Amino acid sequence: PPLLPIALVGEAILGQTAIAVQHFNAELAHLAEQMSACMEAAKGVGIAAPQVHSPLALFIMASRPNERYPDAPNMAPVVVVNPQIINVSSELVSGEEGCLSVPGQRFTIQRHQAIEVRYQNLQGEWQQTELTGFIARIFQHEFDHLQGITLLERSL
Ligand SMILES: O=C(CSC(=O)[C@H](Cc1ccccc1)CC(F)(F)F)c1ccccc1
Ligand SMILES: [Zn+2]
Repeated sequence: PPLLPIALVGEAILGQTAIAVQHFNAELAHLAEQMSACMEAAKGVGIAAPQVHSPLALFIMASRPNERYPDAPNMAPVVVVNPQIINVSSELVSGEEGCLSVPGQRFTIQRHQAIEVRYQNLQGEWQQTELTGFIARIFQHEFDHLQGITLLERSL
């Protein structure tokens, strides 16, 4: 099956607040699968539903060592639904980020070093956990997408 087209910065969907997911059904699981395929094909470490023109509060985050973050953990893709950021560390760290919606560009972005988050999985079960470092960075990047915020608004 073809990959979903990726919205580019400037498209309206990327500036909108995402809609809470209500129905944890096969359709949602299928969307998550398609998003994962897009992320893998683009060699990304995350992707948010608005980036594939879906207005839902859903993203995928993964992690693997890469030239910018050689000590990043290897993490299987995690589907994050209806995320909340409950607490943030006062410590901020600057780091390089890219975005599939801003192809070929890199930005230096400040993020919280650690965050406490809560989200649902594809079965609707609530998870709560603390994230740090590169994974916390990815979560904050994708969470921004669900608030209609892209790197261009955050770039130092
Ligand atoms: O794999 C990428 C490509 S950009 C990427 O994966 C975005 C996620 C991301 C990359 C780097 C930091 C935070 C989030 C994907 C997006 F735009 F859909 F969210 C990468 C870029 C810079 C540093 C490490 C990795
Ligand atoms: Zn992005």
